[in-house]
Amino acid sequence: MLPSRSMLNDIDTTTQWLLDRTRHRPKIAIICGSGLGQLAEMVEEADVFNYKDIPNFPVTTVVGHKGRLLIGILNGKCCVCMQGRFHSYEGHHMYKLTFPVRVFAKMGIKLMFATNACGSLNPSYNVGDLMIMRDHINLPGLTGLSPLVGLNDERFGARFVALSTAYERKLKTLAKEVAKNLGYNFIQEGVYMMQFGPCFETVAECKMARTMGADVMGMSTVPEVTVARQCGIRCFGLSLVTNKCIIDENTDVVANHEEVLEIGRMRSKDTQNLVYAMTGALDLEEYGVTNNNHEKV
Ligand SMILES: O=P(O)(O)O[C@@H]1C[C@H](O)[C@@H](CO)O1
Ligand SMILES: Nc1nc2[nH]cnc2c(=O)[nH]1
Repeated sequence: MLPSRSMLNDIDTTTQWLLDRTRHRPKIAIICGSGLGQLAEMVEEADVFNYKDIPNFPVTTVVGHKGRLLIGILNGKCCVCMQGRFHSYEGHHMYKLTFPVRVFAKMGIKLMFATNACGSLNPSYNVGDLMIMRDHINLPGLTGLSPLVGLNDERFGARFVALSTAYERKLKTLAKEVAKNLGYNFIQEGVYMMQFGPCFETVAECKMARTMGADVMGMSTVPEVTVARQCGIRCFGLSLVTNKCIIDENTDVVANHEEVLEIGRMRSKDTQNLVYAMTGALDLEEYGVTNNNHEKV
């Protein structure tokens, strides 16, 4: 289903519904990937909304994605945090699964941190590594599945969106500095390839992805970043390597979601600490936030 004019109007309805129910005025959005939802528990003074209660919001169906929106304070900065995201393989149209990002844009969000779980293709990566997303390859997008297909509402941005600057350079640098200060020796920087899912890759697909320049494979983040960039939101992507993609036809080892969640739990604290420290270190004025009030005036 392509977006209609009335679906675009839903964005205004949902934004107003949320703003009427929270005193906070967030400038940063955080999206928690599979097994990484604990990050949301760090948000203080939070107003909490179940997705099922928010008008026009989709609902999550994947284990490890709680389905709550929290609006509050993270290390001194006002944030909105999605404790659980939507995936195209759940049956959501790309437009619908990125609906929250457009709502965030209307709320005044300037920065978005998207986290995800992924499988690694790069042989030098280890399970438990955190990869700063240098860039992405949008496999569904290259084959015609983009959240920007259909009616374009110029209120959100241009018809043709440049993605060569999808991931903000300053945020990648900040992440590396913060990780160094935290003493992390499990940081990588690389390219994330999104495939539609829900199947994990075949051996041949992994080999193709590696040849194409991907370091890791995942099933999310790219649609959200695409929409965020159209709306002028600066993006940071963080991938947790939860498993190695299988590049050997002669092994019986297979990828599975339980392992993804388990590694997510294992690296939960480290991921939280990185995002928490980055948020605290951000100078929001650099991102066009002149009024850093947390609350509505
Ligand atoms: O929401 P993310 O991208 O973290 O979820 C990954 C991709 C699949 O949804 C799931 C596979 O285990 O984890
Ligand atoms: N596509 C994909 N997504 C993942 N999410 C967590 N692990 C994987 C994986 O191996 N492949």
